[in-house]
Amino acid sequence: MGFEYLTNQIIVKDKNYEMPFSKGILARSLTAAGLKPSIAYSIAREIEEMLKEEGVKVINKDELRRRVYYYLIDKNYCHIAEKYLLWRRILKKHPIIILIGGASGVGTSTIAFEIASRLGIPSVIGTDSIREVMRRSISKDLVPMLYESSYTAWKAIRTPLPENCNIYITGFERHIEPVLIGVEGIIDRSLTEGLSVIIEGTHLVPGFISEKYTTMPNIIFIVLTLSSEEFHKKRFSARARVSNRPMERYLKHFKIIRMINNYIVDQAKKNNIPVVENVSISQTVEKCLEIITEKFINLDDGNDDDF
Ligand SMILES: Nc1ncnc2c1ncn2[C@@H]1O[C@H](COP(=O)(O)OP(=O)(O)O)[C@@H](O)[C@H]1O
Ligand SMILES: O=C(O)[C@@H](COP(=O)(O)O)OP(=O)(O)O
Repeated sequence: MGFEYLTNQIIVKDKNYEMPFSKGILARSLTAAGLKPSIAYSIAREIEEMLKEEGVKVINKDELRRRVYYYLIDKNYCHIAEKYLLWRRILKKHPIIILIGGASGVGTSTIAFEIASRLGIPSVIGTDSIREVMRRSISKDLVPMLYESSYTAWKAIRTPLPENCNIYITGFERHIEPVLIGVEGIIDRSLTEGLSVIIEGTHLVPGFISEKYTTMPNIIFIVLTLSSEEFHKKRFSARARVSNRPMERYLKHFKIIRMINNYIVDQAKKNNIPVVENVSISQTVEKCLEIITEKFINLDDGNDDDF
């Protein structure tokens, strides 16, 4: 028995599933195309009302896409309509992989989830989870840095370092290397499966991920930063309010976290990876979507008949 027997809502059907029409889901994909969230939501509501007035009970996803496109054109949102369709076409035909790096607390997970929600990408993986998996497969004796945090990894260094070598950054580099093996494994798997994914976290450092990946047309790498130390500090207290991560730990190591932030930004500049200031969530997401769209526009074959 399908949803149509259980609800008076319009049912949206795809090849493999069906679900009730959601104004929220439609509004999010419209914001990804550049509409303000409030306008996106009213347009989603207008489209739902229009379909209801026409007596539509079930609509196929391609048909819905076509209806949304022409509705936007009708309302003079031609540029948004093109971008909306562009994203639907890209995501339908290509798995895309978005890597969002940045020092602890700059907001990689917050921004990754926002982008995923707007683009309809079902999977966001944090590098701290990948690190947890790697810890189960590599012994502490072999790579003690892996068992530390990014900003305490230096404590596990046992061999003498050359003079002028920054011990905190060397510790960080040794900490991220094994995690990147897991990251590359996930990228390979996503490409094989044809699934889009966003990977986020402090272990994604430009120059450390093999060029084989960073030069692929369907993989994009963005680094987030916060130039203001004051804002950065406040993020840890904001996070502590909603999670089990005590801000004291991060404030205690704040100088090293800032060093890591500056190092990641330098690496991004050296490797031509875009760096985005994460001050306001909405502006950061918009900027990232702009960078992402510019990169993936080349994947689109421009076949307008394809809804
Ligand atoms: N642009 C922003 N404006 C305000 N708060 C933010 C912003 N980005 C992230 N935050 C908040 O800052 C804290 C740290 O963000 P989080 O995404 O957990 O960082 P990371 O994953 O980089 O360690 C969270 O409480 C989050 O809600
Ligand atoms: O190692 C680190 O810098 C953070 C990374 O996580 P995010 O702060 O980036 O989420 O993990 P921790 O060991 O503090 O739990």
